[in-house]
Amino acid sequence: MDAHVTPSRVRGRARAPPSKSYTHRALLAAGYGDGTVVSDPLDSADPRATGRAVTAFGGAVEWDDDANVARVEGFDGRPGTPEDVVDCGNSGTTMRLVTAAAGLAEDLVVFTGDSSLRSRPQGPLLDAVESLGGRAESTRRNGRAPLVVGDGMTGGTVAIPGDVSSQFVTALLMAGAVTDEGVAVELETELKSAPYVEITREVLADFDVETERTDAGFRVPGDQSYRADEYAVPGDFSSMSYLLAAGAVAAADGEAVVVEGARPSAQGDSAIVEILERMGADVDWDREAGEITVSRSHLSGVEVDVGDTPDLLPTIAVLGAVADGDTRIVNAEHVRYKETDRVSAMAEELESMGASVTEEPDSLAVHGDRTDLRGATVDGRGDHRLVMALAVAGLVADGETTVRGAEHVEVSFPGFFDTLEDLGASVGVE
Ligand SMILES: O=C(O)C1=C[C@@H](OP(=O)(O)O)[C@@H](O)[C@H](O)C1
Ligand SMILES: C=C(OP(=O)(O)O)C(=O)O
Repeated sequence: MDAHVTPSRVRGRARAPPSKSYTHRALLAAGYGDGTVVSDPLDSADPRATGRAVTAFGGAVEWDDDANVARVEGFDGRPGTPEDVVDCGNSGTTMRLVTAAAGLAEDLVVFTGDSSLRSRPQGPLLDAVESLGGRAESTRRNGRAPLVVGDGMTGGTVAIPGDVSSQFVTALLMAGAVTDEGVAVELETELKSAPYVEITREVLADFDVETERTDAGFRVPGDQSYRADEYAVPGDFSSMSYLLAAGAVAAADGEAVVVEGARPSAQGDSAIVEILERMGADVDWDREAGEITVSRSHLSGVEVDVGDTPDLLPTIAVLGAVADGDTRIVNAEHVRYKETDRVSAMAEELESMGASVTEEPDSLAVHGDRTDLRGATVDGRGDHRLVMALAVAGLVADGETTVRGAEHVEVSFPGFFDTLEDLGASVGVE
C-alpha cells in the first residue's frame, strides 16, 4: 500500500500505542510463569509473533481487544517442543527472546522469519546458548535464521559483545532465571541500546524475578519462578516520537499536538523530549498526567548520540532535515542491524526528497541549511520506522510525498495513519 501525504497542519490530542518492548517481555514472562492477564498490550504484528511462540511452547495467548487485555497461560518454565517451525515474522525482539527460551527445551525448536529478519545477526546469541550447555545453530551456518535451538541449556557464565544487540542480554536474563545455575553475562564491548536491558529488568522485577548488574555486565540467579497475576503495559515512546515530530514541524499556528500515554518508564526513547527541546522545540512533558504537548517552532540542528536510542534515528533525521544547520546523529553503527540498514536507508530516502546528508559508518549528518524538502516517491523498504518518519517529512515537503509500503506500520503502530489523519494531516492510504 502507498501513503500519499500532502503538506498539512496538525493539532489536537492523540494517544500513543502501548509499548512494543514491554509487551514482548510481558507476554514471554507470562509464558515462563503460570499465567498473567496483560492489560493494554500492543496488539500489532511483532508482539503477535511473540504470542505465537509462547503458544508453540505449550502456553496460550488470548487477545481480547474488547477488554483490552491479552490473557496468557504459561508453559510452566521450560518450553515444550513445538509441533512446527516457529515464524517470528519481522520481529527481531521475538527471535532473540525466544531463541534463548528454546535453549531450555529438551528437544529442538526451529525458528524462521521474513527476509529482513533472516538477514539480521544472531551469531553471538547462538554461541552464548551453546556455551551455556544448549545447542543453537544457524541452518545456513552464517549466524542468521533459520535457527535450530534446544538441548537443555543449564546456565553459567557467558561472554558476549554488547555492540550488536542488547536483545541478546535481555534474552539470556529472561531464560537464565529458570536455568539450574543462573546466568552471568559478561560484556566484551560497550553495551549499546542499554536502556532496553533496564526495561527487561523492570519487567522481570514486576514478575518477581531478581536480576543484578555486575562489574562485567549482568547476572540472574537460577531456579526462579515468574509470577504476576496482572501486568499493565505503558505507552511507547518510539511510537510517540513520530507524533511529537509531526507537532514540532507541522502544528498549526497557535495550536499544539498533545500526546497521551506518556508516563515515565525505563524507555530510553523518552529522550525524544529532551532532543526536541535542544533543537528549540516548544515542548512540555507533564509526567504525572502522562501528556506531552508540542507546538511548531523554529528548529536548529544539534548533535545526538543514539547509542542508547537507536529507534529514534529515523525521526531525528527527519527533524534534522527541517531544522536549520547541521544535525549530527552519532554512535549509530548498531542502527544498521535493524529491519533495514536505517543509516543508509534514511540517508538515501531523505536525499530523494532533496535533503543534503553525509553518511559515515557510524553517523549520519543532515545539513538543514542545504535542504529544501520536496515531495517524492520514497520507499519505506518494508521498515515500519522508515514509513512513519518519511510520512512526517511529507507533512512539510513541497508537493505530494508517496510512501511505499505503508502497511508495514502494522509492526508497531497499526493505527498510525488514522492517528495522523485525526490530527488533521492530509493523508490517503491505498
Ligand atoms: O529489546 C527491545 O525491545 C529492543 C531493543 C533495541 O534493539 P537492539 O538492542 O538490537 O539495538 C531496539 O532497537 C528494538 O526496537 C527493541
Ligand atoms: C528494531 C526494531 O525491532 P526488532 O528488533 O524487534 O525487530 C524496531 O522496532 O525498530
